[in-house]
Amino acid sequence: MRTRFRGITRRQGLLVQGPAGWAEWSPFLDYAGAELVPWQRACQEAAELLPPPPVRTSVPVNCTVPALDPERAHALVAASGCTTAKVKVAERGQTLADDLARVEAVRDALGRRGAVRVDANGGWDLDAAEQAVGALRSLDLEYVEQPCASVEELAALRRRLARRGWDVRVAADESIRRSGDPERVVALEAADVAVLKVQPLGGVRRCLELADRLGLPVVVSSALETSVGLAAGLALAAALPELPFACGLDTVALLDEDVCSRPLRSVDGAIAVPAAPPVPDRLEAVRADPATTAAWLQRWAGTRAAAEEEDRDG
Ligand SMILES: O=C(O)CCC(=O)C1=CC=C[C@@H](O)[C@@H]1C(=O)O
Ligand SMILES: [Mg+2]
Repeated sequence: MRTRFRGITRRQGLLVQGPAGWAEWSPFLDYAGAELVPWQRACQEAAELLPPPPVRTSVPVNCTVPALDPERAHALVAASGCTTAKVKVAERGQTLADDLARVEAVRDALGRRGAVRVDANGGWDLDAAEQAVGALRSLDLEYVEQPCASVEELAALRRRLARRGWDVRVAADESIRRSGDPERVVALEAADVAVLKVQPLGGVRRCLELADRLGLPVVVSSALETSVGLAAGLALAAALPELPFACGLDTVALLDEDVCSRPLRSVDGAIAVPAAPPVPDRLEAVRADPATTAAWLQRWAGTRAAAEEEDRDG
């Protein structure tokens, strides 16, 4: 990683070649057991099946701003070419004043017409979230992503914001990809926007079905993949019937290296949907050491066994 993000400084993953092309399996190292199964199903789908038909040829994207100091955040956004920025907030060890300074810098870099969203990764409790939205809303937020950890808290926050007459949308990310029951977000009226990530949700087709069931506006976001994995996110964004917001797919920018010599990066705030799955022509440059490779192959085999067990049990 160029900058520490999600506590990660080094991104690892496994690439698989199948009849439809190359596919990526890159669950974060803090995922284990049954939680790895959808990531593997997504990888197998991409290796075996070509993406569903696209309805657009390019996907508008946001730039992603880690919990940087204001100067670096400003420079990153100014250099990105994007008119939407997603800013990490509620980082452990930082204060609301740090968040405010960073979001102010981002707003300054984008100008009044740009869109700014923030992502707290569930880092606030209900009162802290209300206080933060109160402080940040004058900077005109497009939405606040996963302000609190639980679906109940998201729902309660939405009610509080409505009572105050604060017009800030709530987006659900972890409540959809890690809760095991994405539809509770709709049942409890906990979000205005659904963030969908292809790997943790089991593949492009499963995400299309989920988007249909949820009936909320969808933002497709990456799981910090290489260009190979990112192609699946782009395929989902390209196939959704409606795409009202920019997607969080310009994340190859966060990586120091990619497996492809022609990375899937944005130009003027959008990424062109590739006509064919990307081919990793830089594998030798980024190959892991033998011990890391062996650990990943073992992880893959263990997950296969867990998936087969799931299939047997229906
Ligand atoms: O949405 C984006 O702009 C980029 C992707 C992104 O922020 C994330 C990717 C993977 C893990 C997460 O911690 C993080 C997120 O919470 O959305
Ligand atoms: Mg998020």
